[in-house]
Amino acid sequence: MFSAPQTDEPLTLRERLRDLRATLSLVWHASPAHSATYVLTSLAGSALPAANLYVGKLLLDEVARAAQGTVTYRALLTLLAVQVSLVVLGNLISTVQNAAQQLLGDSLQHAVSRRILGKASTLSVEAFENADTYDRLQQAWREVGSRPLGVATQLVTLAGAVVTLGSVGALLTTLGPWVLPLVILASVPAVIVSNRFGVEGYRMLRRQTHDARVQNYLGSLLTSDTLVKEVRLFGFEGYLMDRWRAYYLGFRTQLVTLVRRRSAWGFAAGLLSALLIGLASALILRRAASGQISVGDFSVFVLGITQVQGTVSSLLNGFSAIYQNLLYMRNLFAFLELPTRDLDAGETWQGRIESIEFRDVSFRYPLTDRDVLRDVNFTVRRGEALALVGENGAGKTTIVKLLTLLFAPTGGQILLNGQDAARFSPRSVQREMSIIFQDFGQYQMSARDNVALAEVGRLDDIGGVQDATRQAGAAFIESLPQGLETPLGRLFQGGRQLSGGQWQRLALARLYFRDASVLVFDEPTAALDARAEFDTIQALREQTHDRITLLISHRFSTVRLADQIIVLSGGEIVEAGSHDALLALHGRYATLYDLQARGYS
Ligand SMILES: Nc1ncnc2c1ncn2[C@@H]1O[C@H](COP(=O)(O)OP(=O)(O)OP(=O)(O)O)[C@@H](O)[C@H]1O
Repeated sequence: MFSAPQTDEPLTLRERLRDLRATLSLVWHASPAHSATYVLTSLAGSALPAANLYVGKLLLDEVARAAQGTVTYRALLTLLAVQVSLVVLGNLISTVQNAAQQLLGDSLQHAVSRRILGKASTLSVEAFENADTYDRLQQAWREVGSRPLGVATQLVTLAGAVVTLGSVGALLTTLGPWVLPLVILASVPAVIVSNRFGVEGYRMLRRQTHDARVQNYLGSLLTSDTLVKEVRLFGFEGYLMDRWRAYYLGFRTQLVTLVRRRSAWGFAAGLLSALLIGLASALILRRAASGQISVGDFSVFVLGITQVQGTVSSLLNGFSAIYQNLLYMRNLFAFLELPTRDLDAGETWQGRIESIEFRDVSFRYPLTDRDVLRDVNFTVRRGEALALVGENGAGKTTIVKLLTLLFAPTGGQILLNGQDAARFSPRSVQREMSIIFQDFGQYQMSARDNVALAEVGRLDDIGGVQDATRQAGAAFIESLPQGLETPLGRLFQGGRQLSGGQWQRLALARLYFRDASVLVFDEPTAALDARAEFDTIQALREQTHDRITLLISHRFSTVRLADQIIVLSGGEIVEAGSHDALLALHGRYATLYDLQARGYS
């Protein structure tokens, strides 16, 4: 039922480096000042552990010598002062570093979100109907807050770890050449295990993306305010819960397998590491027993082990974290690199649209193998109303998508005033069109916004909004507590919920608000009562005398008002003509009309 999730091909080193460069450039451009502060404070902070170890060692050795009476109190105090200064410096550095990281993270999240939203707003309607693109968009959007900053901080941590390891390692090397290699070796197994399972965990999540989206959707059905009535009445909560849980159980099985394997390997790695540290300690103690190292030296060894282990692990984990974050970034870049349809490409359409002609138009949705429209021919001129009728799935809405240039035909031509529509920029043509879709938007904004969104350049045109609401029979809006400024919908506090019919009238007002030469009504009266339908159609007739009107409706009382009626079946035109001519044909239209007329009587 659902398409397969994205495949995860491994990245080549070149691709990874390219993505790394692109990520760093993204981070840097998000906030150069905070990036620089973060890098400098991180590197400075990385040198502090070695300095602390060294001063601690000096202090311990001096204390030991003091026991023999060769050191003054003053000398000890001086060392203490140095140690305290290091602590204060460390605090200062980490305070600045944290602040810089937080602000950088915020700027970065904003910058990446803007790019994702910017991209999403240039993607074609087609792209949104593709499950793969939609998965990518969702994933990019979900992880925008953590991943890009993750790459940057991990990279800086990596550089810092090199500084720490170099400086602490130099101190440890003074205790014997084998100390550092043994301690480093002891840190490696645990890190390898954690890296390997980190990548596996990421792959698991990625494989689950698609199913997780389905699971989320099922959950959203149970928590939706608009669907609760239907869900309660039909009582399919249990079914939804079962399906939701089935997905969870699938994920759970995969997680259990992963956790079991990771735990077993983790335990083995810990054991190996303890053995190696034990060996290093025994060797140091042998030197201590023969009086070759001081108390201070021993403290460097004991504290140094923890430092080196922590650093090696953050070094190796850093690589794997960067790798994982880069997998995400690839996903983000792949989304940002998706081809977009430049809605402004082509000649700019000027003036009114006087005629629209479909010439042998065929259409097939991307990634499908069936033409949903075949050889569709019709012409409609200014002042005429064309109605499309046909059973569900006949292709009516698809014709609207083509006519409004949301999609391009896969065969044939659409001519506007006799010129090929493909020559013109879709946006410039769309400016001459206004539409009410079957699934029109119910924007959880003010009533005024709901109308004026049709032409955002005229958001303040209160008179225009009032005219449009009156034409659409939506004048009830003005009697709401805050008039046109009343917030609508129940998503946000203080919002006023409207009925289905009221929302539809508002959508009609939106259609009228735009001064367009083509008006498209896709099931405009579905949610309206008979009286409202009559008023709407009256208004429509007044409104449309000098425009092109396209009307999709299952109500013949509406359809019969059109000058030309096209009957579609299975993507083809089977009958066309005026209401009277089609009745006289005694064909499919006449049959459907009779059927509905009988239903009404
Ligand atoms: N995005 C899509 N991808 C693939 N096929 C689609 C898509 N949208 C619609 N279709 C298919 O195209 C055909 C025509 O659909 P269309 O929405 O144009 O029908 P319609 O006549 O408007 O139906 P209704 O009266 O139910 O609104 C249907 O078979 C439908 O399954």
